[in-house]
Amino acid sequence: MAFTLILVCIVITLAQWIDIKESYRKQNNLYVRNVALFTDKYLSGYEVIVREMARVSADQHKFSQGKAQDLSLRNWLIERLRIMPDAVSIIHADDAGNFIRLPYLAKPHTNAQSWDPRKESWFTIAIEDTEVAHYSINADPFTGKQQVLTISLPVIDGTDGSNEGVLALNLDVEKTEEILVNSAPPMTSKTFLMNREGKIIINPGHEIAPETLKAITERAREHHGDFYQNRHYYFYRALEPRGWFVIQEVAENEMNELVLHESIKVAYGMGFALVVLLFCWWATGAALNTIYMRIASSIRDGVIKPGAVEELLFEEIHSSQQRHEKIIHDALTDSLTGLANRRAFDTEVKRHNNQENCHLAMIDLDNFKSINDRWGHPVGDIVLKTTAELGMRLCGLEKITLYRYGGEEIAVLFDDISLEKAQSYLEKWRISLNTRSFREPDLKVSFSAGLCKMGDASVEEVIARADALLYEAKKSGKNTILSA
Ligand SMILES: Nc1nc2c(ncn2[C@@H]2O[C@H](COP(=O)(O)OP(=O)(O)OP(=O)(O)O)[C@@H](O)[C@H]2O)c(=O)[nH]1
Repeated sequence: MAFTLILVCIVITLAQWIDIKESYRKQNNLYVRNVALFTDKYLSGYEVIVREMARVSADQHKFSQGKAQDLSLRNWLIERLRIMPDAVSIIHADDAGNFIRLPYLAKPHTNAQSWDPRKESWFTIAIEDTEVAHYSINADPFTGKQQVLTISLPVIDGTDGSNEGVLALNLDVEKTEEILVNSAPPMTSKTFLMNREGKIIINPGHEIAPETLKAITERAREHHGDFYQNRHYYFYRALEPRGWFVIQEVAENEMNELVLHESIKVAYGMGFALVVLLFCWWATGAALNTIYMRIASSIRDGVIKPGAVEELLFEEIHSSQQRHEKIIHDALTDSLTGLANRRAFDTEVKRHNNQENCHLAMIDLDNFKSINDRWGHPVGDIVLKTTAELGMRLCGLEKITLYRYGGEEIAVLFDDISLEKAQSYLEKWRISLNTRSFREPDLKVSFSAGLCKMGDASVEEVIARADALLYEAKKSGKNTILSA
C-alpha cells in the first residue's frame, strides 16, 4: 500500500517535471518569436524609408551633373535622416567611385581619406540586385565606429532603368542591440542575431564560441524551432528575407534549476499528502484494532465497556443473536403452553432412543372434550396451560423435557432417569393436577399416562408402546399411569 502510494507520487512528480519543462520550452519559443517580430518590424520600417530615398535619389541625383543641383536633394535626405533616430549616416555611391555621405563631416576620421565605397560588401551586393534590400554589418570610416548596420539598395533611374549606384543607410548597431537587451526572456539566457553562414550579426556582449555558431548553422534548418546541443538549449526563428536568425541560448543548468524550483513545490505537496494519507491509514488501522479488541473482550467477559462505537456494535451483535435465538425458540415452542412442540420432540426423541436409560411417557388429559363443552375453550386452554406449568415445575433439576405432542396430549422424555424415578415424577404430577382447584368450582382435571423404556426398539415402536399403555390406562378408568 505505502509502496504503491510512493510509486504514484514519484510518477506524478516526474510527469509534472516533464510538463513544466515543456511549458518553459513553449515560453522560450514564444519569446524568440516576439523578438524576431519586433526586430523585423524595426528593420522593415527603415527599409521602407531607404527604398523611398533610393527612388527620389534616382530621379534627382546624377553624379555626372555636378554638385550644384544636389543641394536640394541633400537637404531632403538630411531631413529624412533627422526623422530616423537610430540612423547614423546615409551614403549614395556609384560604380565610378563617386559618393556623397550625409551628414557632411568637416573633419572625418582618417580612415575616410582613402575610402572607396566600391570595396564595401554592401555596395557590391546591392549593385548586382535590383529589388532586394541588403543588410550587413560594417565599419563606418567617417566616424570611426566599428559597427553600423547597413541597409543598402540599388538606385535605379525610373525613366531609363540605368543604375545610378547604391544607397546605403547606416544604423547604430547599439540601438538594435537594445532591442535584444531590453527584451525580457522567461529565464536567464543569451539572445543574439546571426546569419545562415554562422556569422554573428548583432550580439549585445555575449561570448559565443565559433563551434557553437557552427553547430547552430547545422541544426537550425527550419524556419523556427529548438534543439539541445552541448548542455545548452537553443531556440531560433528566421528573420526572412534577410537570412538571419534570432537565437536564444539557455544553459541546461538554468532550465533545470527553474524546472526543479517549480517541481519541488509539487513534490512537497505530494510528500505532505502522502504523509497525511499514511498517517490516516495507520491511525484508522490502530483505531479499528482497538475497537476489535474491546469488542472481543466485551464478548468474552460479557461486559460492555465504555465506548460508543463498541457499545453499538456489541448491542447490534447481541440483539441479532437474540433475534436468531428467538426465531429458533419460537420454531420449537408451543405458544399456548410454553412447552417444546412436536417438531422439537421429533428431533429429540431419536437422540434419546440411542442413549442409555431413557424413558418416554405419553400423557392425555381425561375427558377434555367435556371440559371444553361445559366451560368453553378458554377454560380448556387454562387447563392445558396449568397442566403444563405443574409438569414443568415438578421437573426440578432432573433431565426431564415436556413436549406438547398434539391437542391435549403431552409427551415426556426422561434422560438418564430410571423407570421408578419417572413413575414417581408422573405420579406427583398426576396427584398435584388432580388435587388442583380451579376457579370453576366443579372442575376436576386428571390425566392418564403410558410410560415405557426407550432404546430397545425403533422410535415408532416405542411411541406405539407408550400409546398402547396410555390406551390401557384410559380403559382402566383414567387418572392412571401404566408403565412397562
Ligand atoms: N380448549 C382447547 N381444546 C382443545 C385443544 N386441542 C384439542 N382440544 C380439544 O380436545 C378435545 C379432545 O377430545 P377427545 O379426543 O374426544 O378426548 P377426551 O374428551 O379427552 O376423551 P378421553 O381422551 O377419552 O378422555 C377435543 O374436543 C378438542 O377440540 C386446545 O388447544 N384447546
